[in-house]
This record gives sequence, structure tokens and C-alpha cells, in this order.
Amino acid sequence: MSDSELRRQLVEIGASLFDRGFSVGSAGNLSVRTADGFLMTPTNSSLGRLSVDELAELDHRWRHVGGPRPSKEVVMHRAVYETRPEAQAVVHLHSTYVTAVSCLAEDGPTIPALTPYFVMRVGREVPTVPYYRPGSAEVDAELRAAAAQGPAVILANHGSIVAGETLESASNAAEELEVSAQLAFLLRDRQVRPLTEDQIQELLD
Ligand SMILES: O=C(O)[C@@H](O)C(=O)COP(=O)(O)O
Ligand SMILES: [Zn+2]
Repeated sequence: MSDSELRRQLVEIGASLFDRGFSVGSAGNLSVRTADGFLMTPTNSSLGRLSVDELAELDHRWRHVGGPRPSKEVVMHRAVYETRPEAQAVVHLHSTYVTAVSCLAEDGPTIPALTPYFVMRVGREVPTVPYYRPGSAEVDAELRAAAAQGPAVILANHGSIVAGETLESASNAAEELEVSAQLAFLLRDRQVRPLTEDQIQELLD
């Protein structure tokens, strides 16, 4: 995709996520890999009101080279791209149910593999990294270790960060993660039938 197509897609997907309530206010940020480096949403911008001419430009070494100041989460996005070489885009959201899950005081996986689409788009399990202040560089090592396990990571008391081979697939996976977190809450007092190990494996093969 050309630089202008990537800009247009970033604006469109940001607006779509915002319009459907996956992000509110100025929460969340998006980035996409380009021929020259990366395009990223500006800090303090709303995903619902991005402009193709007002996106932060970073070079391959993540230096800010054009446009407005990038999101404060450059370290998080960079950690995900550098851990997952197939990643062409990264989506960070504070979507409601994932953020609710991120606040649970439970050890281990919090979103069970209940549906095939979850396994296919997100993976069998979503690791959680401990809480760090937004924008903190200290999340780097733990996020790299978690991102090595799969394309989606929950950030404790914060939200999610999801990688994809395109911005559309990263956004689709982030949406699937949100709906799966919603299911986990809907079913929390019920006996559930998670997919079996064989069923999961068949989807991952
Ligand atoms: O939670 C935060 O403060 C950030 O992670 C965030 O979502 C928005 O920060 P900016 O992208 O710098 O606006
Ligand atoms: Zn955030």
C-alpha cells in the first residue's frame, strides 16, 4: 500500500473503532509500518477525529521525523514490532471489557478459548503484562516477552495491544479480543465448555 493509502486506512479504521465504541475520548493509539518507517497517531488525539495530514511520522529507528508529536506509547509499539517481525500494524485500545479483565486480581489466563474465531484471530491464550504507567519505557522487556507468545497482550489495569499483518487484521483481532472478554463476563457464573486441546490444535495447524 502507498503512504497515502496507509494514511487513509489509519484514519478510516480509527473512526470505525471510535464510532463503534471500541475507543472513547482520546484513548488508544494506532501505528502502521511504511516504506520509510512508521505512521502513528498523534499524542492526545481521538481515534474518531484523525486527519490524513496530521499523523506522526517516525523513521526505521523510531525517530520522530515529521507531523505532530507521536503517541506516548512509542516504546510499546516498537516492542511489539521488534518481537513480531510479521507485524505491519499495531492497535492499542482501552475497550471496556478487555480493560475490565485487565483489572481482575487473578493469576493465569483470564479469557478462555471458547470459540474458534478467538483462537484463529487472537490465539489460544492472551498473556498479561503487569501495570506500568502509560508512556513508561519500563514496560519494554515484559511486553517483548508477552508479545513473543502471540499477537495480543493484555496490559494490566490499562487495556490491550494487538499486532497484525495489516491494520485491518490487527483491528479485527482487537475487536475479537474485546468480544471474547465480554463473553467471559457474560458466562462468569455459568459452567462453560471451552474448546478442547484437539479442537484448538486443529485451528492452529
Ligand atoms: O493510556 C494512555 O494514556 C495511552 O496509552 C493512550 O491510550 C493514549 O495516549 P496517546 O496516544 O499518547 O494519546
Ligand atoms: Zn492506553
